[in-house]
Amino acid sequence: MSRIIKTLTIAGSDSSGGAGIQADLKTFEEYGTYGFSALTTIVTMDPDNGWHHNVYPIDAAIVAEQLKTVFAGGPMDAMKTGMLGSVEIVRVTEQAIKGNLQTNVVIDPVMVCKGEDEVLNPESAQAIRDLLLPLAIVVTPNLFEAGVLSGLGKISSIEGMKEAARLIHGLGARHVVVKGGKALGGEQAVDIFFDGTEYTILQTAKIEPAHNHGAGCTFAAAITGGLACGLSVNEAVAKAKDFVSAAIRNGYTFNKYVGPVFHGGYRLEK
Ligand SMILES: Nc1ncnc2c1ncn2[C@@H]1O[C@H](COP(=O)(O)OP(=O)(O)O)[C@@H](O)[C@H]1O
Ligand SMILES: Cc1ncc(COP(=O)(O)O)c(C=O)c1O
Repeated sequence: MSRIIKTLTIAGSDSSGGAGIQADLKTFEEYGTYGFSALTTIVTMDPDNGWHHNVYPIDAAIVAEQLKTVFAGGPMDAMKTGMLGSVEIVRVTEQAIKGNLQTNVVIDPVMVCKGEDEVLNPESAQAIRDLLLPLAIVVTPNLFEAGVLSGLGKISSIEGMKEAARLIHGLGARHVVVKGGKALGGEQAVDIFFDGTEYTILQTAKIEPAHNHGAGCTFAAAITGGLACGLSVNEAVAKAKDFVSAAIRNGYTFNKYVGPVFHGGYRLEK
């Protein structure tokens, strides 16, 4: 057997299976890599209360213990972060990345769940900006997160996305993908990729119905899988866009509140 390719997610649990650590591990598997995980939060969604999300962060010391286990065999080929849940967990994540000389770090700066419109925890958003962006080979904010990280607030145009990407690059991330997704009006699902010099527009026709619960996590996990397999950043991002589009096309209606992606969609379409 050829060498095992190791990927890691530091993220929350979405018991409904579409997003979070579940999305990441399924995506890592689709890329033929061996997934590791450190759980940061547990998220539940309440069908008796309009699918309201409750977020339960895990003690940061337990996250640190999980990371000690994870890195006991050396660094990963690539890793990502998702929902981190508290400033202490952001710090533990920063220390694990630095202490283990981990490269190929993809930061998905999760601040909101789809359908919920408040920043989960403003202090952790600031900690992600200050402590994790400087370690990122790629950061993947959605429109809302790009507004918070860049300080621009509400973004509603391609020009605004480009400006945010430039500002976020200035915070230390080596490459930035600002995801327009369904939050940007129009017929196309447009993302802006910025490498510090050039902007590349990644776009596909918007898929309807938009079974996109977990799309952001899946996209970042696919970039991570691509990097772990030796793709360049440009190649990994382009393939991830195809991967997530296929995942949305093959998504399904779980209940009246949510339609998750299917992480195996890319394989089905091949
Ligand atoms: N309805 C859709 N059709 C096609 N692509 C979509 C759709 N919704 C989201 N995407 C794409 O899925 C990826 C994740 O974006 P988004 O859903 O905005 O992220 P997040 O889950 O972090 O809010 C992006 O590449 C985005 O353009
Ligand atoms: C644990 C967890 N991480 C991340 C997310 C964000 O999901 P998405 O990829 O749809 O933005 C969610 C949303 O429910 C979640 O529960």
